[in-house]
Amino acid sequence: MALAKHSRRAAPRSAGSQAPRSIVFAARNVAFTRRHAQQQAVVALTRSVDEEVSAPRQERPVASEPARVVATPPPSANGALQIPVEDRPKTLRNIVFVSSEAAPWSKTGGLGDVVGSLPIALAARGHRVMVVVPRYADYEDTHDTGVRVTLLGHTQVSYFHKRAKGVDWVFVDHPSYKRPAGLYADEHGPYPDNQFRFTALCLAACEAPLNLPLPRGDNAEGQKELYGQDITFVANDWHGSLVPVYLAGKYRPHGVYTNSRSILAIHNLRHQGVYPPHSFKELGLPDNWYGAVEFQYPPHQRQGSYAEEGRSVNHLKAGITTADRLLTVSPGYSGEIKTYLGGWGMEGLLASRAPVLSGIVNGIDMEEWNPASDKFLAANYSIADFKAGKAANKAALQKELGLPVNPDVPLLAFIGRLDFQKGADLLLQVAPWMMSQGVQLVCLGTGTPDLEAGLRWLEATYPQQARGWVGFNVAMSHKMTAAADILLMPSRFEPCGLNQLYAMRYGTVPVAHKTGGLGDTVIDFNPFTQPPVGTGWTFSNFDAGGLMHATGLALSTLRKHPEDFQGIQRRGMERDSSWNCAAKKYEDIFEWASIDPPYCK
Ligand SMILES: Nc1ncnc2c1ncn2[C@@H]1O[C@H](COP(=O)(O)OP(=O)(O)O[C@H]2O[C@H](CO)[C@@H](O)[C@H](O)[C@H]2O)[C@@H](O)[C@H]1O
Repeated sequence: MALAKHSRRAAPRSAGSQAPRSIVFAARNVAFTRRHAQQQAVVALTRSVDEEVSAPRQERPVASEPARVVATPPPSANGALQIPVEDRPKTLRNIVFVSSEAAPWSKTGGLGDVVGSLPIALAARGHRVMVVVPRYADYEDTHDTGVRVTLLGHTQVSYFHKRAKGVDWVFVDHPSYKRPAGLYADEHGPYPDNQFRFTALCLAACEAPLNLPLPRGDNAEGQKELYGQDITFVANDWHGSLVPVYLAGKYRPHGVYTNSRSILAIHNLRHQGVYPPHSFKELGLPDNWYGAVEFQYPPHQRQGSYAEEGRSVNHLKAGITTADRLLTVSPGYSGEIKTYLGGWGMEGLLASRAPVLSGIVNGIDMEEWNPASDKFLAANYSIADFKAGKAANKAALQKELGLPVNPDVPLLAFIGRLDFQKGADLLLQVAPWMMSQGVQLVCLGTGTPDLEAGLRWLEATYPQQARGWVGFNVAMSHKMTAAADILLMPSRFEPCGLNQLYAMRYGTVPVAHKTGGLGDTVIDFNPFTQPPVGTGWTFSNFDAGGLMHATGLALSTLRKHPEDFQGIQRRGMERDSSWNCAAKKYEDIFEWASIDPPYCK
């Protein structure tokens, strides 16, 4: 593993002993079945890692061989994907996703992409799937279900609904969700009521299957049915982390949801939802559940006004200690978060739950990210004609951004949040060297003021070679992905990463730090095998030398061995990144969760 040692926010240490007694009993009772599940998990993890590594070896990217076209199931008239009945799972489930984002309605990053597409893939496989997200705006085509529920004894929420692509999209309405600025913060920082907003989301999600009659199938006039109590919840990140706690502490003691299971999907461990200990009384949990949500920071990490003893209410920690199974978005990241360097203080807890911790690489929306039909591109193309198609997009982007239009200049791109995680600071450090190599560099992102200023500096200093677009622009991200020869992803850590998957689908070669999902998905080019293998280049040392070395290899291959470079592009385009592939692995996790009794009874 190659993780850069990072400076930490206050980061907690193990608090396993604080788990409620019921957890300990449950843990003993299920020891056998969990061992069984662990064996399954090991097999599955080995399989998924092997698949990642061996895929390019099985392919034969010889120029004369016809290209393998990744089969995306054609959508039906209503936009839902169709999976043949014989390929569907034997056990069909009622699945409820709980998330703070779902594209296209709300998205600040990859979480929105994932929750906007994985449920569709699961619905296509026959499951009944609901996604519960906040109603941040008056979304078109959604209707008020008329259902009102009172939470915490004082807060009324209502539910809006839209059926699309086989999924029930449910928007929780409360005045606190609609804000003129961002989803989570404005220019003054995170909203002070974020804890309340996402606590209410979790409670509303627990109430939805019990109170919200929804039509089965696409006929809005058809018979309406509740989802009921036999639910597999997929809680995403800290915003959904209280779902497993409520199931165990609030519902099961009253005989509700006794047969439900919860999966906590961790997309980014860095954000944990940390609040003062006195906020516990606002969560509506019985007093004896305080231990499940408290996290006590070690002395050297205590900071802030409520941290004299290092005590805090930590939502993600609460989910980690109570969910039936834990999931991260790549096998590599599932290993890293059990270590000091990648655990952000949760490593002890996560290691203690290693038997139920798995990693599944994200898929991508193969419709939205399809160079053959992408509406943002100057020219559509496929694997059969990618050379000409990419050249046309490159010329169009160079023209649009006011760069010299030259097909022979390597075009490098960076797309992502400008923050500590994505390594834009390393990119800026190496930028002068890159410029000396005679390349063009285009960057797109928003984030911290210093890094945004860095992009402006880059453009001002190298007006003939560099562009730094400060902003969030989906169209531009598609254009850059299609136009670039090389996509740079110098992330310090990366739970999965989607941009490298988009890049490969568009015949753009990733150069990435070998961390988390980047290490799992970008296979290093090796010209010495017959036939050559690899879909890009990675570097293990997170420093300027590492990035320069990998970029240098990519540039010299592009310039001196164009046929090898095209082989790399072709292998990337052939990679099956469809959600159907990942959805099957999610079904395994659901199955293992259902074999074991609830972790917290
Ligand atoms: N300025 C901009 N303009 C337009 N589009 C922009 C943009 N900046 C970012 N994006 C888009 O936002 C998405 C970001 O995807 P990432 O995988 O990098 O996610 P992120 O780090 O937010 O999420 C976390 O969750 C995801 C999903 O699990 C993990 O892949 C990831 O590793 C983890 O950190 C991509 O679709 C990207 O194109």
